[in-house]
Amino acid sequence: GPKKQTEPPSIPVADLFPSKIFPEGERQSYNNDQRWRETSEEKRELERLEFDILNEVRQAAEVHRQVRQYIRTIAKPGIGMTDLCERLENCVRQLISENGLEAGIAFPTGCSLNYVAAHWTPNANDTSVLQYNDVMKLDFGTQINGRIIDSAFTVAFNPRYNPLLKAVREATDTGVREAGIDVRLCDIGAAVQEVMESHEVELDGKVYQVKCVRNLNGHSIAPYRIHAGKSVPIVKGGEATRMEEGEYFAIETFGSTGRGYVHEDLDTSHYMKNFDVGHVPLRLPRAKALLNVIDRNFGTLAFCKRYLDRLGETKYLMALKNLCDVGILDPYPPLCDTKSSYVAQFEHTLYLHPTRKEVLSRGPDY
Ligand SMILES: COc1ccc(Cn2nnc3c2[C@](C)(O)CC[C@@H]3OC(=O)NC(C)C)cc1
Ligand SMILES: [Co+2]
Repeated sequence: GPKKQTEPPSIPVADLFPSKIFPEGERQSYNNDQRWRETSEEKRELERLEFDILNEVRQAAEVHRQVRQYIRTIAKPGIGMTDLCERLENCVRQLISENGLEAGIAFPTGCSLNYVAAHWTPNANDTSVLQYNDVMKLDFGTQINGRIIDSAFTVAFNPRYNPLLKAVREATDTGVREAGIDVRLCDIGAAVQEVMESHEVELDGKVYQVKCVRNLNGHSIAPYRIHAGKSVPIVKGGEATRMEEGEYFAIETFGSTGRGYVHEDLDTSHYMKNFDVGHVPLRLPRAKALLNVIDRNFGTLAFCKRYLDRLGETKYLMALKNLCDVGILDPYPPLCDTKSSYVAQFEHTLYLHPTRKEVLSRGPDY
C-alpha cells in the first residue's frame, strides 16, 4: 500500500504509490440530461482510453494536496513572503520529481494579500512579511507533461474574516457543482453570484455584502496552456458558450468587500509567452538570449522574475520589456480592488470525463 510522507514532506509522490496508480479526485455525476453517460458503453470505453493521461494529472493533484497541507503549517504571521514562496516551490519541485518541462511548477506562486486579488508574487529584494490581519490567496500550480492543476485557497488568521472565506468557499463549490457537459458558462456565473451575494461580513463595525469580482473568471486549461480560451464568469450576464466533454476547467471565484472590480497596479512579477505567437526575428542579442532561456525553462508556462533570478539571469529588464513590446511575452500585473478592501479566493481544477465529472484538486482541506 501507499507509504507515509515525512513531515516536512520530502518523498516524491511517485515513491509513495508503488503501484504508480494515483488517487482519483472527487467524483460528481452530471445533471439529469447528461446522466445517461454514466452507463453508456461507448462513453465508458472512451474513459478507459484516457486513463494514462488522467493518472498523470492525479499525480500532479496529489502533489498539490501534500504541498498545501505542509504550507498551511508554516504560513503564519511573521514569515517572509519570499521565504514562504521558496519553501512552497522547493516542496513542489521535490514531490513532483521536477524534470524540466515534463514535470514541475506550472506558474508562479500567487500569494496576493488583502485588496490584491491575483498575480502577485514577491520580486527580488522584497522584504514583506505576512501579518496577523492579512487575507492571503495561495494560488499555485503543478504540472506533469503540461497537464496543469491550478488550485487556490485563502489563509487568514483573524477570525473576523471567516464569513468572507465561507462565502467564497461556498461560491466556488457552487461553480464546481454547476459545471458539466453542455452547461452554459453564463449559467455558472449566475449561480455563483447568487450564493456569493447571500453572504455578508462585518469589519470594523461596518457590514459588507460580499461581492463577486466581476472581471475575474475561471478558465479552461489545455496542455502547457493555463488559459485555453474559455472564461468561466462569476457573475450573471456572461456568454452562452457551453462546456464540452474532455475539457479541463479551473473554477475559481473571488469575493470582495471592495468594488468587486480589479484593475492592474503595483510592480509586475508574472509573465507568459503568448501561446499563439510563432517565431519572431529578434535583433537585440540580449532579448534573443533571454527568449532562449524562457523557451528552454518555461516554454508557454507562466513564470516570474524570481524564476529568472534563480537561473542566474541578470540585467534582463530591458530584454524583458523588449519581448513584451514585440508581443512575444505578455506581462500580467497584480489585479487589485480598492486599497482598503479584502478579497478571498478558492479554486479547483476539474475534468469533464465522458461519463462524469472529477474534481481533481479536491482534498480533505477544501
Ligand atoms: C502569467 O501567470 C498566470 C498565472 C495564472 C493564470 C490563470 N488565470 N487566468 N486568468 C486569471 C488567472 C488566475 C491567476 O488564476 C486568476 C485571475 C485571472 O482571472 C481573470 O479573469 N483575469 C482577467 C483579468 C483576464 C494566468 C496567468
Ligand atoms: Co489559479
